[in-house]
Amino acid sequence: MNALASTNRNFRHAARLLNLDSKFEKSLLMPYREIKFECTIPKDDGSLVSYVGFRVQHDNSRGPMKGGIRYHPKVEHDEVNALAQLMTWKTAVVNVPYGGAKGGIGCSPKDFSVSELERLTRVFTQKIHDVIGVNIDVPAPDMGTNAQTMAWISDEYSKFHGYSPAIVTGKPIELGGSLGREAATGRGVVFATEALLADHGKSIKGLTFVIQGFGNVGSWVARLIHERGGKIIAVSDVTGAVKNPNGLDIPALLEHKEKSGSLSNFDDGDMMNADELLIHECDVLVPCALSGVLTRENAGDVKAKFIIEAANNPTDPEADEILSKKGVVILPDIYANAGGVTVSYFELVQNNQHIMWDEEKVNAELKKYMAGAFNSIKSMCRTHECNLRMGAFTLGVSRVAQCTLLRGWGC
Ligand SMILES: NC(=O)C1=CN([C@@H]2O[C@H](COP(=O)(O)OP(=O)(O)OC[C@H]3O[C@@H](n4cnc5c(N)ncnc54)[C@H](O)[C@@H]3O)[C@@H](O)[C@H]2O)C=CC1
Ligand SMILES: O=C(O)CCC(=O)C(=O)O
Repeated sequence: MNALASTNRNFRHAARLLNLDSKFEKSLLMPYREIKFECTIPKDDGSLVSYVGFRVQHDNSRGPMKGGIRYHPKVEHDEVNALAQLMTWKTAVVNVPYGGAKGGIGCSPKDFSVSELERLTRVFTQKIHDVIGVNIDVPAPDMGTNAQTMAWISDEYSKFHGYSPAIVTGKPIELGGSLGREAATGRGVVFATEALLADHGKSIKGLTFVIQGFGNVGSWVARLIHERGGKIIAVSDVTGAVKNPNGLDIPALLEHKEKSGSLSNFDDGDMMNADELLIHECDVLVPCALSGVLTRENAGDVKAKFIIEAANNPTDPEADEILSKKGVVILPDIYANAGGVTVSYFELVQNNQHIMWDEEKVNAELKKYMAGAFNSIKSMCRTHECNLRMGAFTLGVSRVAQCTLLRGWGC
């Protein structure tokens, strides 16, 4: 199912549980502003290439809009809209004072040199500089972008508006980034997993995990689960998938990936068919890559007992239904991966106060936010007799609805 149709469906289900008026429901769903533009740059050989860029600002009732910038060939209008909307509910679930936005360019970053990537990012920034701002919309990294991308955005934006490090989060530490932001999404996923497992009388130690995606989020999830004694028996990325029934040596796999750029030819594991990864026998499945990977075609074959949605929107609603009927417990994206935006908020707090927290404080605060949100979601589950996804959606949507009404925007 299309990402936007799937996100809208979840929102509407939550709106029904909350008994929202239908006109009000429609206005909460409608994005605040969508922009689509062309980004043209000269390649290193002098030839011109053009890509389509997007920034969708979904909602600002709870504060400036917030969300990542994605560079990926699949970036298109509906997906960016869906991701922007998910940011609105996510910031509300963890109760940070921000709204929701998302942006990106439909391109393949691995096909560019560093200087081409810099030119593309600067052109992208020129196209959005007049609609973002520290009190309007603050971008951050997502798939295919990183701290360096944020440094270029901040530098280009500063040419128009004066030195503005707080125009982005997830920037390099040297330029005002927060300690712990790079690991924050993965660390938040692990705190969320611990909260869920504790609720089921279990812990990470001794359970088997399968992880799809080994980039920023996936590699941090793997590292932290490994440190806690979880057994990671299969991992994949765009280069392939590797398994070891006795548990992969994650530090060695990280080193191998760093050196070779690929998961292939890892001595301590066997390559496997990447399509089979999601249906591999395990206790906990953690998708950390693309949207829409769990579908009605593969959901029936999933063997995991828990799914932790570290990626945004990895589960189609049809798959959600099939998995729920099988008794699989799904920890939804708008909670599970909210550690990144939570530490982005901490980064802005530090920027505003011109101070730097130590990493211990960042991680301890993150743990508090993730634990608090889990308890609030469970409370919504009890009130509305619903699963964790609807617990998170009703929590996020009700907080946004309340601020919308308080600000006098209700219809
Ligand atoms: N970076 C952040 O702070 C946050 C990221 N997320 C979400 O987490 C997910 C991953 O993001 P990042 O780790 O930042 O991106 P990344 O670009 O650092 O890594 C993406 C990973 O996915 C892999 N991948 C791509 N296509 C694949 C495929 N077909 N099969 C298996 N693996 C594939 C890549 O090889 C790479 O390992 C995305 O859904 C993103 O929206 C969510 C919240 C915050
Ligand atoms: O850190 C942020 O502002 C946003 C991170 C993000 O894009 C996400 O949570 O999906």
